[in-house]
Amino acid sequence: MPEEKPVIMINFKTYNESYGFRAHDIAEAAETVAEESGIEIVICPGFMDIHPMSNHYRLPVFAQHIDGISPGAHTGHILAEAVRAAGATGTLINHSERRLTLADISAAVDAAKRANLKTVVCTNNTATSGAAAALSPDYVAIEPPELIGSGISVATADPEIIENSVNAVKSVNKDVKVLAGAGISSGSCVKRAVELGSDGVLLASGVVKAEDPAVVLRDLVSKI
Ligand SMILES: O=C[C@H](O)COP(=O)(O)O
Repeated sequence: MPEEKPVIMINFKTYNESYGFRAHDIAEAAETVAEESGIEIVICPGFMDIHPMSNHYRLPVFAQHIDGISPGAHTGHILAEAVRAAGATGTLINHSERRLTLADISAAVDAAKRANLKTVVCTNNTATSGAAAALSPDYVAIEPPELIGSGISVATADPEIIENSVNAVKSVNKDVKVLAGAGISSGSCVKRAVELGSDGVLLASGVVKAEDPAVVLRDLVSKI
């Protein structure tokens, strides 16, 4: 087990079950389970829900993306400072469903740091995990794209990618934490991911599409 308790990050993505009133249901369940368990649960709602989520819940709220821009004339872009002002304290960058070039990832990490946002750079393989670590984000989140949303856990289907990414990241910068994601849906998946060296998990469908998110969240923290 890592020195600090593992973190659980819930990416709401753009599922029909993830915005408006349903976003409140998920956040309320996450807040209850975080307070019961003492485990940090981070929520990553859609942009429109960052402000209400931040106002209503005592949970860290991260954006799903920011652009590597400075304040100014950039129509249609997501500004790190605006995300911070809406109440977010961190952001995902380079999710497999929102891929960026290395130059864009670097600019987004810089923009996030400038705005005092924590950074989670998502990666799709061990080599990109090492490259991402060189940018010194707070977290690298390794997620094999073929397992995302599959219900098949990376922790059991591809444990090597977690171990190899942890080694790649730590050999570049030992202060960067590693999250594992794709198909995570149970406490056993979380336990296994942590045994493989990760500092927590990033998941979406297992919670967002659950009939009762609280049931899944309680299971997720049950073996930590
Ligand atoms: O950001 C979350 C990941 O893409 C994992 O998604 P999933 O838990 O639905 O497999």
